[in-house]
Amino acid sequence: MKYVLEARHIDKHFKKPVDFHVLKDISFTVRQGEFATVMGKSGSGKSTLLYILSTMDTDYTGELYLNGGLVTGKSHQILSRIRNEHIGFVFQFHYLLSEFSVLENVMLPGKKLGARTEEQIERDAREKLEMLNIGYLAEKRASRISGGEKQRVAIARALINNPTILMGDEPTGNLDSYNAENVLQIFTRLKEEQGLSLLVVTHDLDFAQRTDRIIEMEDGRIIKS
Ligand SMILES: Nc1ncnc2c1ncn2[C@@H]1O[C@H](COP(=O)(O)OP(=O)(O)OP(=O)(O)O)[C@@H](O)[C@H]1O
Repeated sequence: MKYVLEARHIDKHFKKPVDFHVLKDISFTVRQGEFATVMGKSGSGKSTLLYILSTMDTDYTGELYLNGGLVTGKSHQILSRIRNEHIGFVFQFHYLLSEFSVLENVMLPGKKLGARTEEQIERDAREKLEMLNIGYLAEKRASRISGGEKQRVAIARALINNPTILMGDEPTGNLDSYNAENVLQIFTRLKEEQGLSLLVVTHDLDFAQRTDRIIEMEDGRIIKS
């Protein structure tokens, strides 16, 4: 069985202003092609966990494996490369650079990876936009498109380096029901057609119920998965 992500006994304390045990012995796996959601009350530790799983926070105990390789303890430089190569990230807010075109926004993480020529990255970026039915937006300025379109552009940007796992922190939290449905359908298609793995934090039960699996958190623990 190939695990794209494996968390083993992840534990974390926030030490200031007082000691707070935010994550307690978190262990779970995500298989290739699996679409999993993380749910739980506000403050249960979902974002803190996702921050660790996406390798951005290194202040924890336990082990994290991505694509079978141990990630815990690696240098910031190596983690940055692992993130660029393996993880796509979609947030509640799109974080597009408003003065840049849609195409330039999607190309940026490709340039950071440095594995393809600029022409290849542009071709790939246009292909991702086409795949999400927004090829016609390529030359538009990111500030001039709608909220739903921005989130689809953010998804295209997250896919530009062909990640093995797409992580989302409330990716539909800022969208109306039409655009939220659209994002869910895109994620489902990416899983079915490309075998992409997805791990998405959401408050939306309807959304979560239409994925493969709900990982439920309470008070820093996984209580159901
Ligand atoms: N830097 C920090 N220092 C101390 N406590 C923190 C810090 N960041 C978060 N916390 C606390 O850790 C707990 C978990 O926060 P986290 O953001 O992971 O929860 P969440 O489940 O994602 O919540 P929400 O659904 O509201 O986004 C909360 O009680 C929060 O107040």
